[in-house]
Amino acid sequence: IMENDGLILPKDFPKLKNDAFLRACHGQETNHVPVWCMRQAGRYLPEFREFRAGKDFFETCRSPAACCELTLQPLRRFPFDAAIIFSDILVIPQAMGMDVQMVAGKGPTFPEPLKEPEDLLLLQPKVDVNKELGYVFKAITLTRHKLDGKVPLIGFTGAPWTLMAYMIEGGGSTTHSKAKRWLYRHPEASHKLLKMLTDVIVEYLLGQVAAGAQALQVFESHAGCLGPVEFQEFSLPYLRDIARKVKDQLKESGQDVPMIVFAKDGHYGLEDLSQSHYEVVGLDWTIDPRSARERTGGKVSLQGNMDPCALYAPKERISEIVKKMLEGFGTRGYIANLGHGLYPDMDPENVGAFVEAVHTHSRHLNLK
Ligand SMILES: Cc1c2[nH]c(c1CCC(=O)O)Cc1[nH]c(c(CCC(=O)O)c1C)Cc1[nH]c(c(CCC(=O)O)c1C)Cc1[nH]c(c(CCC(=O)O)c1C)C2
Repeated sequence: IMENDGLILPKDFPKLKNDAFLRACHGQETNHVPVWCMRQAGRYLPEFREFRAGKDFFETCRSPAACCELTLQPLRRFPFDAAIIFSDILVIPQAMGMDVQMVAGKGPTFPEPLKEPEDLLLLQPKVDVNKELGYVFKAITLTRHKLDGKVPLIGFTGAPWTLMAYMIEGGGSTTHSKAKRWLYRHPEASHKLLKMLTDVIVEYLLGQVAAGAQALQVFESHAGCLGPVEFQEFSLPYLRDIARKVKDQLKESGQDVPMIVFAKDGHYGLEDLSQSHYEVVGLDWTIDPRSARERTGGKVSLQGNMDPCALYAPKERISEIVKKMLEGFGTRGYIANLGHGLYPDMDPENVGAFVEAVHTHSRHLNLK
């Protein structure tokens, strides 16, 4: 590892040994279907709970060594084909000047959420991502070295609408009515905020790639509370902008980093998402694999989409569900995952059974 003044530099990374995930992103052939899980670094792992015990969540996010350790934990247990950097989507509102705290039993909380359009003036208009989010970049660089080329490292961000929703709701919500009120009552201010977020997100993703991220996932976790019309106006254009701008910049430096868009419960937008400059479209479990393939016309790779709750089933049943899923998606241009993140009460053994089922069944299907 190159060290300079205690800094670990984003160069001379170890050679990648398992490129199945990156090949699948590009629709290329692989021996087995690659698999990873959203929230694979999380509370379902006893070692995660032990490491996080007594530490503030966002303090942990600001420690590159802690993020590196938490990212690597699941890979010591399971042969996942990709790692995702431990962080959170809410580091962006923090970088824009908002206070966000992780409240035990409640989740992320903004003591002073945005209430009216004039509150936009309280946000940092120009964010220096190296200064405000440099700790994420350092975590990525360190983790890329420590991964030792085992699997690729995924960087990520929240999408503009999802971040806007948190900034106005002040935390999780079932209706998102405060944030949606802005869309109907303050459309101009909504676009202003979405544009501000897009600008920061583009710089943030480029910084992650410069630091060593080998793929990028954009989480539009709150697509489901929009309808097709609002999605077209307030989510899709910004998702497209992000991919286009990041790719244009990367092309200039000759880099090719696959991008994944995951719009949870956004099935109404599947055709559009498959034509929005992302190599991969992530799917939740409400979409049938075959119809997802038909609707995206082979234009993109697909990622997903087992119901996380299927991990409560016995191992033999998990294996059957995985087999059906693989037969539905096919083994080419496909990355197995859950339709959303793992829950804290899930049994790590069943996560292992899921990973093994993907590898075993896909190798078998590829030999047919
Ligand atoms: C493990 C974890 C994280 N965030 C939170 C936790 C649980 C709290 C803890 O450990 O103390 C709080 C944490 N952070 C957030 C929530 C959801 C709050 C809510 O809406 O109710 C919670 C409980 C916000 C958040 N944060 C994230 C999303 C998008 C994905 C999704 O849709 O779930 C969202 C919506 C992204 C995220 N968050 C995290 C990762 C790490 C990498 C991995 O997946 O292993 C990632 C990718 C890490």
